[in-house]
Amino acid sequence: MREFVSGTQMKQLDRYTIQEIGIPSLVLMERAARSVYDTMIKERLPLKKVLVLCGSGNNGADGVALARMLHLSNISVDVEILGNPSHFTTEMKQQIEIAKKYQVAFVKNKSLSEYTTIVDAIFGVGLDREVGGGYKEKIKEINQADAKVVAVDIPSGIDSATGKVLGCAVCADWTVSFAYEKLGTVFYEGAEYAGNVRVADIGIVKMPEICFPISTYTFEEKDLKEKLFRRESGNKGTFGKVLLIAGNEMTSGAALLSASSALHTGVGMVKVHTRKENRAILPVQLPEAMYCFYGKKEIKSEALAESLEWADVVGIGPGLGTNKQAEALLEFVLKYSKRPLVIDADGLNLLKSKLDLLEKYEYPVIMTPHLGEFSRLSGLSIKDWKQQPIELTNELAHRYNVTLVCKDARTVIADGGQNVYVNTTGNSGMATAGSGDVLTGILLGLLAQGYAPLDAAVMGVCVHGLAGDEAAKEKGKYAMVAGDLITYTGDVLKKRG
Ligand SMILES: NC(=O)C1=CN([C@@H]2O[C@H](COP(=O)(O)OP(=O)(O)OC[C@H]3O[C@@H](n4cnc5c(N)ncnc54)[C@H](OP(=O)(O)O)[C@@H]3O)[C@@H](O)[C@H]2O)[C@@H](O)CC1
Ligand SMILES: [K+]
Repeated sequence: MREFVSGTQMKQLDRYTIQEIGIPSLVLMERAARSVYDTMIKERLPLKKVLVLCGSGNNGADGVALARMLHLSNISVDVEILGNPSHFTTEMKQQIEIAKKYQVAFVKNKSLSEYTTIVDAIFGVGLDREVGGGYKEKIKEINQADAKVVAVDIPSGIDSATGKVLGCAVCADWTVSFAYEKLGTVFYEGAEYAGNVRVADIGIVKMPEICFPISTYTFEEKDLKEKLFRRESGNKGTFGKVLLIAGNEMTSGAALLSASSALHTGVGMVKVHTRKENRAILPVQLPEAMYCFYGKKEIKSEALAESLEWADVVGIGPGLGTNKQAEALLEFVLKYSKRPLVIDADGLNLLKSKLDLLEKYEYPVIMTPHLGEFSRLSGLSIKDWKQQPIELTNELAHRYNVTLVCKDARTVIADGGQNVYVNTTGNSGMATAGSGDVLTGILLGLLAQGYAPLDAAVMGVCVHGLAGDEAAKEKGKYAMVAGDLITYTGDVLKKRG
């Protein structure tokens, strides 16, 4: 599992390492500069003529130290300082003094066309406002130049906590991040601006976790390999029974995708409660599932109660609609189910008037809102979420005592505890109808096989993304559809299981 930090957290770690542990700031800086140098050599960047652009803070000081290293390796390098000298940090002043003694060349406003590689050491985690004026002009020039671009710690202009572009930002080919990858290059737009990201160990200590109220991780392919477990001796009862309440008269597709996806995730049995109108189509399309059909004005409470008792986990929402009947189904489930529950799509849209029942529900709940649904549930705007994705997801999860899978290009998963997860698998081809229904099925499948709710959520989102990546490889991001995600879910589990 990789851990990410915000700029504020990184500054705390820097301060702790320097002040409490006693590693001098210049020692950390030397290692930081060396790691950028190593990347430039290892990745064979064109080093015929290098320009290092520096701001007035310690990111700029890293840049000056790097320029000295390049110069001492006989690489032709110029340094341009953009920052105001009256704002130079102590380290910046020291680095300039050292570099001058080694006769490193300092230049002003030279055309960028003569450089083969440009190093962006303008702003690091100290960026605290919109970029404007001369900085903005210079960043635009960098982005138009033909040279390769290497960003020191984080591309200048990217908010280190959210990935937002603050006015304008450097578009890098490589970013060398110190100690931890910053959340700003995990979330979009920063993830696109960072290019290839390398994380370098520069000797920052891992502070005891209690110092951060929230720690942020990503769950990756190798973690999946460690976590996935399937008993060879099991029978269909061992691998769990899923009850899915889904599909309205015109939306059998959503029910089909969720049910099929649960079966392809390795669950033992799936039963679908759905409208009578789907009787002609669903059993033909998915004979492996069992079915219970209800008419227009009924919810078949007796059969539903029996199914709730039979199941190990319950899912409600995909294609369910938001009419009175759907509302009655949700109410019945929240009142009488005694099983872990996944609520998705229309289930979430109906939840606003059932929050009292949700609060009383004594069993684990996973909710999978996209940002619009998150906004309706929380009363916050999508813009609010984008400003504080980690904190707000965790807060809502805590408020309702649920595991929340907040779906976006970078899905955030939280259960109100100390660890929050940001998913880094998947791609834009997954922004297609039915993709969420498939995720619901995967989550139900994993929950039914006995994984704890937060584990099932982080594993499920990771599997869903990996299936999307395989689908994109085989079919392409334009052509792939939700059904492909189901096919490739099987492949993903086969390879990593
Ligand atoms: N020893 C250490 O701590 C280590 C730190 N390390 C490195 O230091 C970096 C952090 O350094 P930092 O804290 O000095 O902040 P940094 O990113 O250089 O920016 C601050 C400067 O930018 C300016 N500024 C900000 N926003 C602006 C805007 N919109 N428009 C214009 N100006 C703006 C701000 O100006 P001011 O507010 O003073 O006007 C100030 O001058 C970190 O990312 C890593 O690379 C590593 O070497 C490891 C050891
Ligand atoms: K930078």
